[in-house]
Amino acid sequence: MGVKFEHVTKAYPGHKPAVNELSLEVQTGELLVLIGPSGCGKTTSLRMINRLEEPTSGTIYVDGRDVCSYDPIELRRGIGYAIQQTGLLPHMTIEQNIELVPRLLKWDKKRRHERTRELLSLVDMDYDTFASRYPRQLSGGQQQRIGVLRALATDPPVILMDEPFGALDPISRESLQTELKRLQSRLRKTIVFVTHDIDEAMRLGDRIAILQDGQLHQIGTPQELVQAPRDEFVAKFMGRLFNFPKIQTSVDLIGQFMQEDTSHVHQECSEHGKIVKIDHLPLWCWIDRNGVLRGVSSQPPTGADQWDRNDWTDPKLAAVKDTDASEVVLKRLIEGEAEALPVIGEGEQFIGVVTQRSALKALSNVEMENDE
Ligand SMILES: Nc1ncnc2c1ncn2[C@@H]1O[C@H](COP(=O)(O)OP(=O)(O)OP(=O)(O)O)[C@@H](O)[C@H]1O
Repeated sequence: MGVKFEHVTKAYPGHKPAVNELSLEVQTGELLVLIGPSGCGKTTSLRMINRLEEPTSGTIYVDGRDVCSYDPIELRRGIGYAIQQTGLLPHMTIEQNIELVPRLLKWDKKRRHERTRELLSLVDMDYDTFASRYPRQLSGGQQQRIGVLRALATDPPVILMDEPFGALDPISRESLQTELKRLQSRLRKTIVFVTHDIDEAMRLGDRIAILQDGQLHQIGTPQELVQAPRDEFVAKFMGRLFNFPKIQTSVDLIGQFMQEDTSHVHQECSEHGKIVKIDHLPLWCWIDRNGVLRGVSSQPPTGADQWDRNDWTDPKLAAVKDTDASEVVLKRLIEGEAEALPVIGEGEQFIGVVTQRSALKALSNVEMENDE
């Protein structure tokens, strides 16, 4: 169930086109982020998919079929829609809000109830605690979760999300992004996600489409956009990484983007030490009783003997040293060797991790030599 735009234009009378000859394809099971400056046509593009807006010309296909050939109400029932304002109805309980579309589809009570329970458990919200509350009795982050669950309620194959986490503080925002990523790795929906925030785009997008003045400026995976921005406009969006190889970074940059203490213990043993899982990342580190990093893995260690050396990558290959030149570390991260690398200090002691995200963030704050 993919989505395809073919030469789509939306022009409001008396204005220059909000969307101009847009052609792009969202693959089935892909999360595509639309990003670009305010007014570039992101929301309008999204709202044309479920016919909240009609194109002036061109065609949009959902599952290979022109959206204009669907009855709009029927079309919208098959497409989840989550927005920043959540759209939760204040006089309805959380359960009633989640059940809105299932009710319209005339699901019986038992099926609706089971689905609501299942959905709440997906985001670790206890049914008995939350189902009977009203939206105002939830935090902003919890309300956003319900907004997303409502979009998932009838298990639609396509979901549209318009800055669903836009109003949240950075911490709730990050935890919802992590949750969405986790859900998406299981559910593999076709998602079109609008955001202003490049960090969010990098984190969530399988691909990112950058719009400017209603037109598609560049589309690609986060890595492609970082490595080969079409021009400075794209480079700016990607954290000012234009001409990346020529960047002269300060020697202690690694100190700026290394994260410490973001792990929790996965397993401990008096003889071998401990295995820690780095939070929010597919990264497990084996640290011995003296604090020395012994092994690195991108899979959760399982099996009878988790301390078997063969199951681990040697830190010489899969870690960086705190004395390594920061350009080298950045290059390894940005070229996609790994989403994160452990950092070892003197005596091969584990001291933290560097991540793609933290590297990009640090870089976007660095004054570049060739910036004039
Ligand atoms: N109903 C309307 N009548 C006239 N112009 C409109 C209408 N709706 C949107 N526009 C214009 O179309 C352009 C694109 O708007 P749109 O909301 O799609 O942009 P956006 O990229 O989502 O912006 P933002 O990031 O600020 O939400 C803007 O210039 C906007 O002013």
